[in-house]
Amino acid sequence: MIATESLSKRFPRVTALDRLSVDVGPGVTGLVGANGAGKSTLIKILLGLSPATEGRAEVLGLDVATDGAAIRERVGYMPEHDCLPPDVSATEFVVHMARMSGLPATAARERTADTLRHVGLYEERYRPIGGYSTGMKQRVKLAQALVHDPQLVFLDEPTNGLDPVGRDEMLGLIRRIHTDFGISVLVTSHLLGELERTCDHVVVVDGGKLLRSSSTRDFTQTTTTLAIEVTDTDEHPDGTRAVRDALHARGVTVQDAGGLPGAGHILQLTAQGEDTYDLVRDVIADLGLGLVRMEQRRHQIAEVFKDDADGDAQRKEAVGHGN
Ligand SMILES: Nc1ncnc2c1ncn2[C@@H]1O[C@H](COP(=O)(O)OP(=O)(O)OP(=O)(O)O)[C@@H](O)[C@H]1O
Repeated sequence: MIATESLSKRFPRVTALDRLSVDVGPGVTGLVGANGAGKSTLIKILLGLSPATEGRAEVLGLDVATDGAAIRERVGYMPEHDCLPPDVSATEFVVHMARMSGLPATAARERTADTLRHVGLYEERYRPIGGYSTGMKQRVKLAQALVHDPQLVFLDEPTNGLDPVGRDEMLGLIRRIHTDFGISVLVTSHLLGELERTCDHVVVVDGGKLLRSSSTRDFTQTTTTLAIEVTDTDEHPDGTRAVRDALHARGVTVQDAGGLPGAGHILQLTAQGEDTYDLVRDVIADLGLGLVRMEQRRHQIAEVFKDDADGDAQRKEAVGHGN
């Protein structure tokens, strides 16, 4: 779908992309990086809207340097920033974008109705966009990216400004773009955890450089770490602590799952085979506590990213010490 080779973009004061070589196949791919990592710059180059300083890139087999118009015919784009006219309705705006993409009037109206329904805009679609919530505006931006039935869409920070429920809904919509319509997706985010659930593949960029590109499954392989969560009781108002103490007494080292959601109630330990499961079960039963969950932990993308970043920092430090 996308291939870049030593792609660089230098502005007078900053290198936004630094010899980036990456291949992206069909499916849903996350492009992850902190603000300023170079994600939007990459998308603009891939759409043929901004020339690279060095290197080359292809989208759907087309060269971004020479075939920009052909790429934009086949690729939808949802920009990061608010770019919607406030005084027209979603229907008027999306029909206009469909017509701009070359659809005849009737097809443009039909596709607009279908697409707005798909993104979850119903009666509101006849009201001026200026009165919409952030979530509704994001849906209009998504609809205009899909209306001409592209093969691929670039979604730049589609969850920006949304509350947790709005984020979940948007991530669900993104997943369905691929499963329902077979359209491949490149979606950017600065939140790694978000893309874990949505993407088949994740590309991590940092300071314009490629940090990692691999399937989500590779990022989130199961570990030998067990995560345990228990209830509290009147006798043991801090059930987590009671289990930790009881396991310690049996010579098992337990860690708190610092940094994870709800971490205060989760214990982690390294499984040494089936015996560990039995021991944990017995300890919890003896204490009379309820077991909420006991599961093998998977790596989270954020941890892999952190490991890579730590490794990078250590490498930099090592280089620094060597000098
Ligand atoms: N037109 C421009 N002129 C000068 N510098 C630019 C320009 N566009 C981007 N940059 C710089 O290039 C770097 C990468 O920006 P880019 O917008 O691609 O990052 P990003 O990963 O998309 O982050 P964000 O989500 O904050 O937009 C930043 O340091 C940015 O300030």
